[in-house]
Amino acid sequence: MPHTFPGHFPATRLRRARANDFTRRLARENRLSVDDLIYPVFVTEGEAVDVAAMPGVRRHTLDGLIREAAEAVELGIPALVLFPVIDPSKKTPDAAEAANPDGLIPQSIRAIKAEFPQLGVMTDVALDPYTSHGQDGVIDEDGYVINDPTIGILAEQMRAHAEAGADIVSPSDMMDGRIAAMRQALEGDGHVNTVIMSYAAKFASCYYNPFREAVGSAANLGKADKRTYQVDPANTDEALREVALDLKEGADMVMVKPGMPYLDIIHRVKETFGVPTFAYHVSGEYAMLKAAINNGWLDERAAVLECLMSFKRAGCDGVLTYFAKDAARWLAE
Ligand SMILES: NCc1[nH]cc(CCC(=O)O)c1CC(=O)O
Ligand SMILES: [Mg+2]
Repeated sequence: MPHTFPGHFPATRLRRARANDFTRRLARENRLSVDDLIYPVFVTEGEAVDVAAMPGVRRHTLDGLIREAAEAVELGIPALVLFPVIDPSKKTPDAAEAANPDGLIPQSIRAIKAEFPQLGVMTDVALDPYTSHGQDGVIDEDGYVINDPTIGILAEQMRAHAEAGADIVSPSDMMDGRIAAMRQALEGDGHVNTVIMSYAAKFASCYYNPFREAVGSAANLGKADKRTYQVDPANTDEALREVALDLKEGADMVMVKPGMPYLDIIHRVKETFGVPTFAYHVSGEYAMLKAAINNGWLDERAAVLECLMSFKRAGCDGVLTYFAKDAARWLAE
C-alpha cells in the first residue's frame, strides 16, 4: 500500500504491540484470575427458592450450600461469603437472632468447615436480615438507627461467627466505630487471626434492591432508606475518610461497594492506602448484566470478564461477585 505522506510516519506505533496475540499477551498490564474471586451465597432456613431479580441465583438450604462450597473448591475459588435468609418469625426490632451461636450462619460456617476446612469462609456482619424493620441497626422512635447500641449487637453477632470458625468477618452496617469494637472483641476472645474486611466505603445505592429482596428485608424496610448511615453517592473524600478510620481501628482489608459505578473510589482508595482492596459487584449490577444477557443484547462471557477486569484495572485485589463460578470456569478454559 502506498504511503499517504511519503517520509512521514508516526514515531510511536502503539498498534505494533497489538498486532499479534503473543505481543498482546506480553504487553498485558492486568490479569484476572480465580484467586481474585469471592463468591456470595444466600443460605435459607426454609426451602430453596430462586431470587426473581437475580436469574441463576438461589437461596440455598444447608445441603445446597455444601454443594455450592464443593463447586467453589473444585473451581479453585478462594472464599465464599454467606448471607442469611431468616424465617420472618425470628425477626425482631433488636435483631436478637443475629447473635445466636446456633443460628443459621454459625451452623452454615460449621457445616462448611467440617467438609472443606481449606475454603475461606467470610460472613456479613449486619442486622438487616434479622430486624423486623429492615434497618442495619436498632432504631429510635423516629426510625433513626442508633449508632453505639448497634455496635454492641454487631460485636456479639461477629463473636458468634468467629467462634463458629469464620475466617473473615465483614461488617456492612456503616456504623461509626464498629471496627474498633470488633477488633477488641476478637482480641479479647483470642481470635487473633480472624480477618476483618470492612465494607469501609459503602454507598447509599439503589443497586442493592435485588439483594434486599433475596434476604427478605425489602418489604420490612418499606419506603425507609439507609442514607443516614451509608455514604452519599456524590462523595469521594468522605469515602477516603471512612477507609482511613477503619484501617486505624484495625481493619485488615477494605471494600468499596457497589462496584462498577464506583471505580473512581476504588482507584483512590488503592492509591492512597495501598491496602488489600476489594469491590462488591452487587446484586443490581448482576441483575443489570443478566437482563441484557438474557435478552441476547450482550455476550455473557465477554461482558462479565470485561467488567471484572475493570476492577483489577482500578486497583482491586479481588472482587465479590455472583458471577464467581462462571468466571472461574471461563478463566480455566
Ligand atoms: N447490610 C447488608 C448488606 N450486605 C450486602 C448488601 C448488598 C449486596 C448486594 O446488593 O449484592 C447489603 C444490603 C444493604 O445494605 O441494604
Ligand atoms: Mg465508617
